[in-house]
Amino acid sequence: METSAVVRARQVSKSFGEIVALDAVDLDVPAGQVHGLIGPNGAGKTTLLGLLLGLARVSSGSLEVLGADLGMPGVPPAGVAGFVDGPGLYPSLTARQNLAALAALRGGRRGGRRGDRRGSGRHTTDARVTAALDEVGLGEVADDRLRGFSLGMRQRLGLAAALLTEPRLLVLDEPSNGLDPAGTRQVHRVLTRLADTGVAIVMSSHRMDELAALCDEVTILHTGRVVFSGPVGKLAAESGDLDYRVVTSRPDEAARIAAATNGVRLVTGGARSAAAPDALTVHGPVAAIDDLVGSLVRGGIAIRELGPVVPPLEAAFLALTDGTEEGAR
Ligand SMILES: Nc1ncnc2c1ncn2[C@@H]1O[C@H](COP(=O)(O)OP(=O)(O)OP(=O)(O)O)[C@@H](O)[C@H]1O
Repeated sequence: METSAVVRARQVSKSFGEIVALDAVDLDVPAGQVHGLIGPNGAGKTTLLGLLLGLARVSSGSLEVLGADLGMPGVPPAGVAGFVDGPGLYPSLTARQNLAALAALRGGRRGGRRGDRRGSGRHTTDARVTAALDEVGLGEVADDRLRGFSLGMRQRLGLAAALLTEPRLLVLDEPSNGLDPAGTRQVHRVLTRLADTGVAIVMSSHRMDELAALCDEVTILHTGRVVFSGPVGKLAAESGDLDYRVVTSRPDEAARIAAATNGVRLVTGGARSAAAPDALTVHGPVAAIDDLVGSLVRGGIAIRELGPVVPPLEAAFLALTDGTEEGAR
């Protein structure tokens, strides 16, 4: 797998009049990496993806994609494909016709890895379109008009359109938006395969489970600034002390032991809800929770369930972004 830098952003800022959408953002994405962008609404994710796609120009700082400074806005840099705000498609055409039209439009300026080695005849284009539709799971509806497509089907068609260009950098704004679980798995398979062949992928998502499953690294943006960038595992470590839900065979005794355990705070205060009479919520560092588990077991209390109330990745995200999805509005 290649390891060269595909994206290198240094102190990139982007303003729209008075609004600072991106503020001194650094970003490094090597070949073969899936890089997730997360952040509350308005954090600057789409703006950054748009810069990578060449839709706008940076206000200051430097942005290199595939070793070249981005040139004129409006033209996707060679080797880059993707979309923001949903793919641009023609509703009156079928899925196959949409891709064929895009392939014809792109014609000679295919910027991908093997573009110049491909044939340009009708037969080759048809075969590539069919392969792209099959890969995203739209083979069976290839000849249906887009008008009847769901949001998830359109998203998948947008991905197929990007695949046609054989990009070295794929830029996707919430690619799983509107997808059912099977569709999500299919898109994840496609993205994983591409990354395995050295394609760099930068994608935004609001879904922590998706980022954990798919991304090597994530960058968290908050009001245009990077508040975290690094491996997903390192992000989970930023979550600090968590609330844990503990279900035991003897809740009253468990509550008493929890209250007496060093470093553990009983969040429910022993007053358990009628909906979950056996559940307690406790708060503390992992080591203190380990001590609590030891004490419960020694006390002959069965632990039937133990887990964080909010998953660590989500807790880290909330901690880094003021704890609220509304933080950047
Ligand atoms: N073309 C534009 N003109 C003016 N302001 C803009 C423009 N594009 C984005 N902004 C502003 O820049 C900021 C960042 O917006 P952006 O769409 O990049 O956020 P986001 O993280 O993608 O949000 P969301 O999760 O809601 O998609 C917001 O304050 C937004 O209002």
